[in-house]
Amino acid sequence: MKVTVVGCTHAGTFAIKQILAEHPDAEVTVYERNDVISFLSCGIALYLGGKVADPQGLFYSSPEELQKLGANVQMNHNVLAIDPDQKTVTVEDLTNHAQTTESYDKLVMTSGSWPIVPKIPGIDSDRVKLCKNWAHAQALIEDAKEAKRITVIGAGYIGAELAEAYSTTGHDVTLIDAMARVMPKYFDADFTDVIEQDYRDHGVQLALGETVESFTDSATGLTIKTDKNSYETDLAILCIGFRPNTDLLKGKVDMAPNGAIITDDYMRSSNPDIFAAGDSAAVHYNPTHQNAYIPLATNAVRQGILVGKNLVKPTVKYMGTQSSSGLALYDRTIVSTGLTLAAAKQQGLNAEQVIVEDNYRPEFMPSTEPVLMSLVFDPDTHRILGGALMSKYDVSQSANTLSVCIQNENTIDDLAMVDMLFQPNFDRPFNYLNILAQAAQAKVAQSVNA
Ligand SMILES: Cc1cc2nc3c(=O)[nH]c(=O)nc-3n(C[C@H](O)[C@H](O)[C@H](O)COP(=O)(O)OP(=O)(O)OC[C@H]3O[C@@H](n4cnc5c(N)ncnc54)[C@H](O)[C@@H]3O)c2cc1C
Ligand SMILES: NC(=O)C1=CN([C@@H]2O[C@H](COP(=O)(O)OP(=O)(O)OC[C@H]3O[C@@H](n4cnc5c(N)ncnc54)[C@H](O)[C@@H]3O)[C@@H](O)[C@H]2O)C=CC1
Repeated sequence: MKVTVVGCTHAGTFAIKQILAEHPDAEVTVYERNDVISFLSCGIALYLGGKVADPQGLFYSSPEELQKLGANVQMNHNVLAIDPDQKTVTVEDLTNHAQTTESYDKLVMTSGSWPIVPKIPGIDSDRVKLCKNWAHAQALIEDAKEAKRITVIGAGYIGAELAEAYSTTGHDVTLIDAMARVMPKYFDADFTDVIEQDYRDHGVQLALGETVESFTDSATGLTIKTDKNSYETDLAILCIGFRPNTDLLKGKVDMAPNGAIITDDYMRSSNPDIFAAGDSAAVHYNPTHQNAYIPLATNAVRQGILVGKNLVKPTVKYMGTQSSSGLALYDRTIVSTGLTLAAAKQQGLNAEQVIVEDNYRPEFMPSTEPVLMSLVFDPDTHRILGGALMSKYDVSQSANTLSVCIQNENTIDDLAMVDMLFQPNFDRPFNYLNILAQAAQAKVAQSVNA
């Protein structure tokens, strides 16, 4: 069986390892246009912020490792075309521009995503950068040495982390977003109000509710014009979301409107010999029971493994995702899973929310910290739809607990009473997640009695 893999970051690396573990006789060839594999982009902001001593630690595999496992690893090879009828790929060796066409029995599309680059005048300026891969990270490290003023465009997860990192390395940072709040997709205003104040306290200039209209190079830097203001900067970094890198299969397999490949529960596209995983694919989003585009490494590694398990026959189903995610900004842990209230309403779901702040452990302890928590739930079925937590205490694993609740379709009543450990070092007789769900129960009871 000849297996061709297109792209080798997270989904590709995990797919190849699993394919070779399950099918040691498979002839696996992987084409990767870059010269590295398995780069953890999630470490870029930490690297730029000076928190990663050795950037080689940001790689967890190598072409040599995959080769030793039995893969034919073709680095610096760009797949130019895929012919699903002939079952061939046409590939260019980027070192000498030689082109070849090779056949496959199964194709694994792990070609990932690329940052969205809108057609804005001046966007081709050398001073406008992207932040996606190892080459970008290296360029940004060098550019930041020359730049004093850095403007981050997009206050989503990447922008939020970059703005924080550069505000701690002596740069003057401006953070622009078209929406009125930072990280509007992920957190409610109760959370983002606090985060925005943290940015201001660290000298970050927030330009929210502003849309970039042009970039103009000047002798002294770059002028960014928005619909409301103008900003002088040395470097601009564009991070306004990803789009799937799937043009090679356009019109050849079913895709979502943004180009994400639709797969079944076994990672098969509408063509049974073509599999997709990671940022090139749509995910099953459990809170809505719909397909969605949620480009996260968490999804990429799980889907990659499933390609290996299901390559020959459907064996293990994809569990779907809650889009659980989080970040650390300044001294706060900020995590979320599932839907925000606004997102639930946008999806037409019947949803309510409670927001509770409580200390994570008793006040008689030498120290404690408040935890800001939100829980989104269906007031009729009581099903949990989403939640978020923010604290100077490490609450990251509580988002994972909520994620399991959503995965298992648990209700606020389950979470209110589920067994959780108690010891004053860690929490109260009821854990703060129990208390959050009890507040949700109280809100439902109040509206029934009203
Ligand atoms: C700055 C940053 C921080 C992030 N932080 C997190 C985080 O904390 N947690 C999290 O879960 N996710 C995070 N993500 C998202 C995560 O990195 C992606 O979801 C993940 O990289 C997806 O992996 P993938 O293998 O599907 O796709 P990609 O990483 O996009 O890799 C696709 C690969 O395919 C190759 N390729 C594409 N087309 C071709 C072709 N035609 N021929 C040959 N090769 C090709 C590309 O060169 C690339 O190596 C972050 C992303 C960024 C940029
Ligand atoms: N900790 C984590 O889990 C991390 C995850 N990621 C993932 O990587 C992916 C890409 O991240 P981001 O690029 O930050 O995308 P994002 O989708 O998280 O945020 C994009 C932001 O750009 C804004 N925006 C969109 N168009 C704009 C425009 N024209 N002008 C100004 N602002 C505009 C949006 O309002 C949004 O706030 C995300 O899906 C995210 O999940 C990235 C970093 C960290």
